[in-house]
Amino acid sequence: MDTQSTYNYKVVRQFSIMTVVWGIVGMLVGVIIAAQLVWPELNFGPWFHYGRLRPLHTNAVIFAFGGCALFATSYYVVQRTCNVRLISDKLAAFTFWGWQLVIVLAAITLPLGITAGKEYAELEWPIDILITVIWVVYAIVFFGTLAIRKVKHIYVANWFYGAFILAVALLHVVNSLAIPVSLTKSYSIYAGAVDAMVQWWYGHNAVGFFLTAAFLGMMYYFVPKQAGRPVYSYRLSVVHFWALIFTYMWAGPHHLHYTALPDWTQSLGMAFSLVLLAPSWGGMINGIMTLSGAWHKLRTDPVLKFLVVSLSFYGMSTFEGPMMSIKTVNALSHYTDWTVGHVHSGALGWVAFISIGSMYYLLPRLFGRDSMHSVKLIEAHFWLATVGVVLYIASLWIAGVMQGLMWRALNADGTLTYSFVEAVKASYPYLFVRFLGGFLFLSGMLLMAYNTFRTVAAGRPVDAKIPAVTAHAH
Ligand code: HEM
Ligand code: HEM
Ligand SMILES: [Cu+2]
Repeated sequence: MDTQSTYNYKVVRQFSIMTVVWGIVGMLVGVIIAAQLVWPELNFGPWFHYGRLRPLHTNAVIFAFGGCALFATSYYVVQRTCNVRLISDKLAAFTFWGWQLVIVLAAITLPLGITAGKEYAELEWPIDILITVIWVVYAIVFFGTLAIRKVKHIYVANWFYGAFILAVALLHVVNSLAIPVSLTKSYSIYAGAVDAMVQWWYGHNAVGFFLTAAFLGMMYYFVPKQAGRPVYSYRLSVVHFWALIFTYMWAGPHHLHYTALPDWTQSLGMAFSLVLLAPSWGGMINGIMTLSGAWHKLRTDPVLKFLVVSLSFYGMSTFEGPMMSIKTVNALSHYTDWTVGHVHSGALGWVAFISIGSMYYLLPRLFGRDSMHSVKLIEAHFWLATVGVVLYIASLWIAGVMQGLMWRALNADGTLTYSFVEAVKASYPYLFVRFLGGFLFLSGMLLMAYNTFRTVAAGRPVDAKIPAVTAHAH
């Protein structure tokens, strides 16, 4: 078939399948490290130790699972909303194979203990350079496709994906600047408090642009599609887009309260974090209100449930975040499991839920089917995931506040009431419940893998035709 008359779904199919695969791998490692915190005897050798598996978990879930979901959906959305095929099949294929290579290199080097030591930027300099090359090619494919679009208007989902691609390029290059001393070892060009500041400017904006802006792009396409309703307010989407990307950039110091960072930067970070509630909720409200007139669909459509519940978790974690950035609240929450709970209310509740919902929308369309093999299994997945994430975050709220209170409890004579190990021992039951929640979440992913396998096996790869009419393309 003449490829110019169809969309390039091949690369979307590849990234979608790998989203499911890496989701399972990354979450399995999550369940393993959750178990290691409950049963320390599960730490084997240096390479299967918690300290090395934890960065493997974060890299696998954020960059492999989340990353593949974003490549898949951004390539799908930019084609569908621009009414043109990707500008280059070869470059798109390069991003797929390149990204998989990065993931494999991460899976090898991190357990070996090869690390730059910066959170969410652990990979050593040769892999960092490879990431930069792939990212530049990704930008060429995405923006190149926008440039040759057949629809005058640029649909809002593309702004979010575009902001994500530009911001991540900037974050990655600036934070990874380092002086190599060997193939597997380098030192950051920054030192002391400046290094910490750059690192958390990066870390916080990785949350803001990788785990938030990009997934808002996903929301702006898949929620209206699955609900069969237009976006609630186009004006709101413009306002909260600019407010969100501007505000996120300044909130990073909330990761460094009460450190050697100048005090005024901490206050600035706190102030911007509080402001950040508004644009975050702007997006959440815009997504949820898109269901006006379609609420009844929630009763029967588990795909829509995934998409809408993701927005409730997005709203929840972006309320919790500003609260935790208040210095006096952070004095309690910092270093405790409350932070880890907050992370997963965003990472599981928001990022994983919206990705799963979007994949259930995409997969049948990519393989010429009307729907997934089993809608009942999607429903079961939804409940396993929901119960899982609620167990995860509720147990860590309790554990976190308990740890914070135990660490600061004082006797009348000013000595500490509890030793550190007493707080650790008191945490075990909650860490077990977190393990259980994670296990349930992972079980849901296994149902998804089976459902995906059956859907793919019964279908065949289909590349949709590009419609001749250009008005109202998406
Ligand atoms: C308005 C939005 C948000 C604000 C103001 C915010 C604020 C915060 C604060 C104050 C911390 C604790 C820092 C510490 O004590 O160490 C934190 C940690 C974190 N948050 Fe958020 N948060 C927001 C939304 C989110 C979302 C939606 C996600 C995930 C999708 C997320 C992911 C994380 C991660 C990964 C960390 C832990 C970083 C680390 O120490 O490794 N946050 N956030
Ligand atoms: C079955 C699902 C999952 C389980 C059981 C799980 C478990 C864990 C555990 C045990 C930790 C270490 C916490 C600690 O240091 O005390 C962790 C950290 C983390 N996980 Fe997960 N996880 C899961 C899914 C995810 C997903 C889907 C994402 C992102 C999209 C994610 C992102 C993170 C991040 C960013 C951290 C570092 C948190 C911090 O530094 O505060 N996790 N996870
Ligand atoms: Cu932050």
